[in-house]
Amino acid sequence: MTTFYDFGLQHSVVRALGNMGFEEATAIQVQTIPTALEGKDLIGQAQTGTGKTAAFGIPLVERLDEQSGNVQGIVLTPTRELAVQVAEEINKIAQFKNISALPIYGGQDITRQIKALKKRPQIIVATPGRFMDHMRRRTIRLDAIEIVVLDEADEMLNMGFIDDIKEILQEVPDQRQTLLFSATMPRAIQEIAQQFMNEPTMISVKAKEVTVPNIEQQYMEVAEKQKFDVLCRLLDIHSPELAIIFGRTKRRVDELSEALTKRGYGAEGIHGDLNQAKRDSVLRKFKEGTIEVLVATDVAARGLDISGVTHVFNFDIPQDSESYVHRIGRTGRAGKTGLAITFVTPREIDHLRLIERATNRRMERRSVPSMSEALEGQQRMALEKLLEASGRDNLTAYKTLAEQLLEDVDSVTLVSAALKLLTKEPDTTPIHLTEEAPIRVGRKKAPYKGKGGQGGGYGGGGKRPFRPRSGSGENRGGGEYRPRSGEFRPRSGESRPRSGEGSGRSYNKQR
Ligand SMILES: Nc1ncnc2c1ncn2[C@@H]1O[C@H](COP(=O)(O)OP(=O)(O)OP(=O)(O)O)[C@@H](O)[C@H]1O
Ligand SMILES: [Mg+2]
Repeated sequence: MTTFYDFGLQHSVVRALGNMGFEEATAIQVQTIPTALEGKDLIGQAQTGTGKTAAFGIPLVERLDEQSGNVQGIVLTPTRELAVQVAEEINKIAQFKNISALPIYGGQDITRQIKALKKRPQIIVATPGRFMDHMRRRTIRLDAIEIVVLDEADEMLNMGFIDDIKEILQEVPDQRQTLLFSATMPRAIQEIAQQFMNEPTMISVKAKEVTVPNIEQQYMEVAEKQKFDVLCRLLDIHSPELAIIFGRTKRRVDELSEALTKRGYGAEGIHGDLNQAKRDSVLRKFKEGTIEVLVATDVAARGLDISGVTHVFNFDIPQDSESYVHRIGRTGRAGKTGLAITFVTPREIDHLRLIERATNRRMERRSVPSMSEALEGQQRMALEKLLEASGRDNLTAYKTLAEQLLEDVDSVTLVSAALKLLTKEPDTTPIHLTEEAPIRVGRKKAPYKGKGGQGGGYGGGGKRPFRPRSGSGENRGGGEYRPRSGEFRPRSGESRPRSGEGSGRSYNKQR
């Protein structure tokens, strides 16, 4: 067991980690923190939910100079929500130091950001596009930057941020330290590593499987038309504390969240076409438990750390194994257990096998639950509620009433009636969802045309050029939608919020 004292960290940092409830360092932290503290470049790969954020957050906070108000560290993340989350975690680690991290992302008022920058945060956590905006406006000074972190680097490449990242890395001082982290490392990362990193140490936590063992993985063969009823039954049976349901497209997410609401579930959707205020409010409600179901595109697949997510449902099978790994990794984090259930239509079975092969783990086949199982699940919930209330609540005010009732009706009938009232019986309100075409192995997709029909592409604009991807060795369908590969270069001083930033752009993902 390695404690945080063993790294020789400042007392203020160890104390903060203690406050956060971190007692032992995780495997990736044990392996990367000493190297990072020496100022060396490194590539860190470890499974989802195993503490990669602190693996770079701790060295950042430890090494940066609190006496100076210059920006000394930057962290780039693929999505806005992740930027906010990472900045929060770094600020927790820095709670007893005079160091602060500021999240900066597209869709947020730039003048507000400029104001916040004037408070001189030492660390900026940003999505690449917005960081570029500030770089060009010279509202962020780069000359004191000592550490650059690329979190979810592979995803930033998938999303077409490669040119932005290259440009950022070219502009920051050569003497910096570069750290790169993700749960998955496709080959394209090597190019970045070779070009922009200084003899990086490759640290990959040895694990037979890419996924953590504490996520139970199941799949169900379900016809497209039956998916929704099956999903509702599963929600009734499992009564998840919090569940994330991944759908393939934005349209899918909209339709699904609406349909779930119609059937009485507390659900909302999140995807890249929603404005930032909406994205923020949906995520906040989910974290607070105001809604228990988050319906999402892959925009929520990466890095998000929400405690209480007990279930992940792949309503539509993910496009590739990386997406699968990250999606199901939203549960089973920090040693907790979780259940991931993937729906597969009969024609997609081969695709599921490919994912299994890539992750080196079989999903357990489960049969589709029946309506009566769903009812039983809800009855069990009602029973639990009743039992809990009888043990916890002060019932004095009800006892006289109960005694009076029991004079007329027998106790079994009464309790049965109470249970019936408490049971949310399976709802069969008719629902129509637009069908999604199955994913077929070996099929090349037509290039993305940027129409909104499939849920829209980049910020709804859809005018950006399609370029084939260049041999990354990844199975993403042979092409990639690249939003800003040079064609959009605002003059310095020009203000243009990129509404679609961080919203996902692989044409075949269309989040
Ligand atoms: N040493 C530790 N002890 C206890 N909890 C920890 C420790 N390190 C990190 N955590 C917690 O574990 C959770 C997952 O960490 P984190 O989000 O950094 O995972 P990750 O490896 O980046 O996952 P992903 O690949 O999904 O981004 C967080 O809630 C974090 O606060
Ligand atoms: Mg992470």
